[in-house]
Amino acid sequence: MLNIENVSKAFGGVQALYRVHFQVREGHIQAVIGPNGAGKTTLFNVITGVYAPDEGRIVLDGTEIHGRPMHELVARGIARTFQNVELFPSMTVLENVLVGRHVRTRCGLVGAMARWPWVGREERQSREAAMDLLRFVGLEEAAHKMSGDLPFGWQRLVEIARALASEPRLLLLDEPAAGLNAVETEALADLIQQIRSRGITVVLVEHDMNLTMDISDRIVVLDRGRKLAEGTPREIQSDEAVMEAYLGRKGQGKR
Ligand SMILES: Nc1ncnc2c1ncn2[C@@H]1O[C@H](COP(=O)(O)OP(=O)(O)OP(=O)(O)O)[C@@H](O)[C@H]1O
Repeated sequence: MLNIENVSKAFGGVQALYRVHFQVREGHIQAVIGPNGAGKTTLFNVITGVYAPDEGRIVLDGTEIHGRPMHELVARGIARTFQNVELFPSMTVLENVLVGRHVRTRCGLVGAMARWPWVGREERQSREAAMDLLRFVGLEEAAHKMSGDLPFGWQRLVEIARALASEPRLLLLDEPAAGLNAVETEALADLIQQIRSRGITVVLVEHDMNLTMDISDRIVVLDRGRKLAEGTPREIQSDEAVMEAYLGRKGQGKR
């Protein structure tokens, strides 16, 4: 579904990614792991058009997508969440999810302001769809609360619901378990698997090894911008180079 083809990206003298190459298969949960500074977030940022790669290609369903603006990528079925949750704190939970939904409505924001005849019906449908998603992530009760007032773990769920509201085929989750407690992390693991059951392919950057090993179909390991290893969780767990990257340089890997 998604081909990352020899992608490189440097910031000044720092080679954040160097000829990174792998494929994400449709219907998989694909994890990207690696010690701090390995290039994981940079990879997400290149996939989602925040940065253009210095070299290489990102190909979604046979179409080159690198360097395209985010709104075009959303229209093609890509959605993401951020390492630091990025919601509109003074909007309600429901409104935040509706923001993600507007890309799929005929009227969009302009139509909503112009009050074209079909807008009322479409807005109603959007609200229903947004409420369905809040039910799906377990936050129906919080729909009318201000997002900024929610506990951090719930804000993460709102962000996931907002990403799902654009009806993606490919969902990129950047460290979704960061800042969550053990119970919340377990619930998140369930949720990610349910998202996959809905036919959505998931790419996951994550430091929590238990979560990653439990739910991923395949794992790519980055280290200092290069692909170090790739395989199933079992293969990665017994890979010596990976062990060395995590354990051999204490203080750089988080777990
Ligand atoms: N905008 C930027 N400007 C300069 N350097 C950057 C920028 N973004 C990332 N880097 C550098 O690129 C390297 C890779 O960073 P990146 O954030 O992609 O790693 P990461 O694997 O996501 O790390 P972490 O696990 O700590 O989030 C690091 O050395 C980082 O300092």
